[in-house]
Amino acid sequence: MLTVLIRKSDVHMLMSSQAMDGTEYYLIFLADRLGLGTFLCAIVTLVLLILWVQSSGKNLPPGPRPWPFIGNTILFQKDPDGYLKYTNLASKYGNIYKLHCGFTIIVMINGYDAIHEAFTKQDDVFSDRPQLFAPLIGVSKGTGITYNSGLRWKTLRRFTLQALRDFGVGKLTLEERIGEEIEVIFEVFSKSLVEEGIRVKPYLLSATTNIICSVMFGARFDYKDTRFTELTSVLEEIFRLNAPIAKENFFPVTRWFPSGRELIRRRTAAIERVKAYLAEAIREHEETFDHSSIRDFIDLYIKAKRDNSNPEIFTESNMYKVMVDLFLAGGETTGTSLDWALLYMVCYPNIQATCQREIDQVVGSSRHVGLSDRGKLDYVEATLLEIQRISNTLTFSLPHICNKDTKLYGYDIPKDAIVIANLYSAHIDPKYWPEPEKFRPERFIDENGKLFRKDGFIPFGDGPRICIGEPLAKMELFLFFTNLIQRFSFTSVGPRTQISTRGIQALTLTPLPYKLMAVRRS
Ligand code: HEM
Repeated sequence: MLTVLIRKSDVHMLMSSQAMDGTEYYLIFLADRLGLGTFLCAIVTLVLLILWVQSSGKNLPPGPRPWPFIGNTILFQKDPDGYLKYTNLASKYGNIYKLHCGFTIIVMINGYDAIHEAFTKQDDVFSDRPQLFAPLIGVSKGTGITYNSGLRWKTLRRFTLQALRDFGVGKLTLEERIGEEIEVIFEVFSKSLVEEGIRVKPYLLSATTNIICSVMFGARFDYKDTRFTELTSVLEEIFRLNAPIAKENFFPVTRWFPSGRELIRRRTAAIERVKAYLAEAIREHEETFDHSSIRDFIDLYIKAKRDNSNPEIFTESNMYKVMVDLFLAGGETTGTSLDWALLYMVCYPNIQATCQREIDQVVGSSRHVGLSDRGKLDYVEATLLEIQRISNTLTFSLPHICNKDTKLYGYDIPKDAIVIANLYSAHIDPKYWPEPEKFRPERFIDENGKLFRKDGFIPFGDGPRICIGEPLAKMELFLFFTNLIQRFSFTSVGPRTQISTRGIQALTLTPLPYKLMAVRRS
């Protein structure tokens, strides 16, 4: 410890900052006359000092050199090729590398083995979520599933998993609910003028969001219903403003900048609109609740609340947040995955034809494909897995946080470092996927022609934070995909060579907007 005695009248300003290990550093500005240059030098010195103390005596992962104060923030700017940029850094620094964002260390984990080591083998250390500023604007901290940790997260996660498994419970089974949406898409295709082509993504997004509505409210909406269009547009706004690596998360001062204030204003307003919307549905359910006839997710939650087994967890604010979590995580991801699936069929007509042949042989054309056909359509299922592997709707996991100092592959990972898995890197890992850039469903077929599940395949994440919607998403992908290609063949509007399978990085990785022709099969 260094002690310096200074006259109080000489102190002009006192700045303090806290490093990740909790140590507080004080910077004392001694005189008015020192000027801006000295002020900036002092800030740079403080930052370098903190970075030096953070890394001294530790074997932190390597990474690009951080700039004073801003660290590697420049790398985090919006970039449609962002996932390639982060993957290229792994070629340079290795599968585990670090970036700095202000005083926060972000550890990027690449390749299946390293991701599995952290998220599954060391799950007790790497399964919590950071309390980031932007994704929590307008909601209470420590609510819901996605940005929650500890007992509340575990209880709500278990409850929701069970609830998703239970549907079933209401008037219609989940399969029937999905069937209703497929019928709507059939109608859209049937009415569209084949030669002009159709952009399917908006319909797919409406369909997948509507399925969440069915699970939540026990009711679906017409796609043009203004209550539904209002809900989807406000959810889209919240989804866009979630921003796990927004500067406002790491540089509190930027929350006062016009852009920060605008983020807060828009996100708060959007959350308020969703809450008002959900409040109406919850009120109606409370009034008509019948213990012996559980209709949907809201009813199940009301039941858990009234049973009073866990009053501090089954609260109103958790109810809103879990519902928002499911809407945000479940609509866009599944809709985008389906958009990728149809795009790949347009680009690979031979594979589409092989899938159709299998469906024709196993199911025929006189009835729809159902869940009971799963397990009999190996090539179709392999195609769906390969679409997920190669398209990577979610290129990264959500942010995790390291809850104590630990070691990963010999590197020191400090407590409170944010940890993100590069899922895309796992799916191009040549150890698991020879010629990973090639679209080849046969990878998932064994020598007996049977489907087999391979290690290294983690589109839904890995470990205790694995997506809770995985079974629902897989059911939707299977039913939509099989029923659509059973009825229609999908081709490009112009020359096929002009269609690209390159993804654009936003929160999900999405195809460039494209139109397809849906030709009815006889
Ligand atoms: C093809 C569609 C989907 C994909 C690719 C996908 C993928 C993922 C991934 C990669 C994560 C993050 C895992 C991590 O942070 O380590 C996640 C989390 C999550 N997903 Fe999904 N998901 C999909 C559909 C769904 C659906 C349909 C729902 C709900 C109905 C859902 C609900 C959630 C929730 C609540 C979380 C947070 C889990 C937690 O923090 O414990 N997802 N998903």
